[in-house]
Amino acid sequence: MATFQELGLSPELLKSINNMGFEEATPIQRDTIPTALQGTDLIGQAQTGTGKTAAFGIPLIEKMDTKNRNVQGIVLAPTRELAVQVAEELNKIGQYKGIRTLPIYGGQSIVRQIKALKGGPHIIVGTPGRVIDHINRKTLKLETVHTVVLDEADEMLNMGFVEDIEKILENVPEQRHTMLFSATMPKQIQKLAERFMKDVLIIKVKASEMTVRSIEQEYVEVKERQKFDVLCRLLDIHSPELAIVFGRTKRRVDELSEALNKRGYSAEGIHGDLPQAKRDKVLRAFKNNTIEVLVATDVAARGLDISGVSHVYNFDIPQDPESYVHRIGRTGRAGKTGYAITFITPREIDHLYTIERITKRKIEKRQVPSVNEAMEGQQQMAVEKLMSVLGNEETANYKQTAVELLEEHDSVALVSAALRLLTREPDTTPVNLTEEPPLSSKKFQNRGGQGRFSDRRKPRQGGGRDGGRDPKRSGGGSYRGRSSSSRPSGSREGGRDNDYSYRAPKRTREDSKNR
Ligand SMILES: Nc1ncnc2c1ncn2[C@@H]1O[C@H](COP(=O)(O)OP(=O)(O)OP(=O)(O)O)[C@@H](O)[C@H]1O
Ligand SMILES: [Mg+2]
Repeated sequence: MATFQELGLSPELLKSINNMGFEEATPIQRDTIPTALQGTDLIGQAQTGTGKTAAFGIPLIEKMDTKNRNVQGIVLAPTRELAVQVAEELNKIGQYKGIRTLPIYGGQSIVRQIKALKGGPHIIVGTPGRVIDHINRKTLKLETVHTVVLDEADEMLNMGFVEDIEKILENVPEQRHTMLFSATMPKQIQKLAERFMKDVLIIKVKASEMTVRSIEQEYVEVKERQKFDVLCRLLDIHSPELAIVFGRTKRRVDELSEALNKRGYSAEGIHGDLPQAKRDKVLRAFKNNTIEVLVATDVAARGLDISGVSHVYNFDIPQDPESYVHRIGRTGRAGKTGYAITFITPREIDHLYTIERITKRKIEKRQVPSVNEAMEGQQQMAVEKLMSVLGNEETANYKQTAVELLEEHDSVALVSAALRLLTREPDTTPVNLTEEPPLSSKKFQNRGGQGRFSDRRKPRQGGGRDGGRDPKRSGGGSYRGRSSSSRPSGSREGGRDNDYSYRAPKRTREDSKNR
């Protein structure tokens, strides 16, 4: 561990970092900050939740010239929510130096963004689609940018984004400082990345496993039709503080959140087809603990840092090992513990072995939980509720009644009745859930095929696409038309190459857009 003082930061930054409650630099921060301050191009790779944002954010802010009112730095992120989150963190880091960061992303009023851009932010954090939109409208000029960061770099350089990134980088002077960060960096993507950089230094925080130790990882083998009951039982057993349930498609997410509500859980879904206002509302409610379960597609898999997420449920197996790493990394962050469980249908077991091989970590098998276990879990919760009242709350007004009751009834019978009242008993309300076929590489080839890959060379028609995740283009709607006509409503989100042996996932623009 190193202190931030040892990293040679300015007093303004040390003050902000102190305010943020960071005492020591994390390994990726210790290893990258000094190098980044010298302007060396680098790829930073470290496990999820280990502080990569500040690892690029601190040197980025340190390099900003307060007096210069032009945009000097740009950070690109794959989703709108992540862009907002990164901008928030940069604003905290830059608070005392007076460095202002503006997020720009699709789904938000472009007029408002244009106005905000005129206010002279030093740094922009954007999703690629919206950044290109502003470049095309000439409302964002990047000639004065000297530092570029790609957060979730492997995702950004996937098929769905690479052309956008190329286009954005064409607008930035060649004499620039480029930094790439991610918890995963498949070899092929790394090679591609190096094309955008000069004398690149690769800084990898050494770890025997790709995922952090503090996340307990399990899987459960379960038939497709049993998945939902198993999920409910597990939720009853775990009583998570906050949980994220990942589903494969948008339809899946919609159906799952509805089904969970029917069974009495407070759940909401988030995916790329929802209006931005709804996405914001759901995420806010989740952060405020107004809802306990966030049901999400991979749109929420990367980068999001929400404290209190204690459990991750992969209701559908992720499309590749990278997605697995990022999804489960929404828990167990900043040294906290977490728990992740993956549902595997019998025909998907090989995919699990591949995930284990690539992440170099054994995933323990868990038995299918029984109704009794769920019942016990809920009873335990009831006991905890009772005990917390017993220890902390005034009960004097209830004593007289209690004495009278005890005179007439058996004490065990009385407590049992009280517990029954407090216990949420397993609910079997019928729900509607369309069955999802098992994940197989063959099927992907049949469904996708060459046609979709060849689409990616088509020139952009009008702006408005937001970071490859936004189905609502403000111009050139052909993209959407093609997408909705060629794919069923339950089409896979972010459908990568489903063959797990394939390390550098190929993805079409259309695929990434569909989360
Ligand atoms: N030096 C530090 N000391 C304490 N907490 C820190 C430190 N650096 C970062 N954090 C906190 O750790 C959490 C995770 O950080 P961050 O989101 O940057 O992780 P990440 O490595 O980018 O993860 P991911 O790969 O999921 O994007 C955040 O809440 C952040 O505020
Ligand atoms: Mg991050």
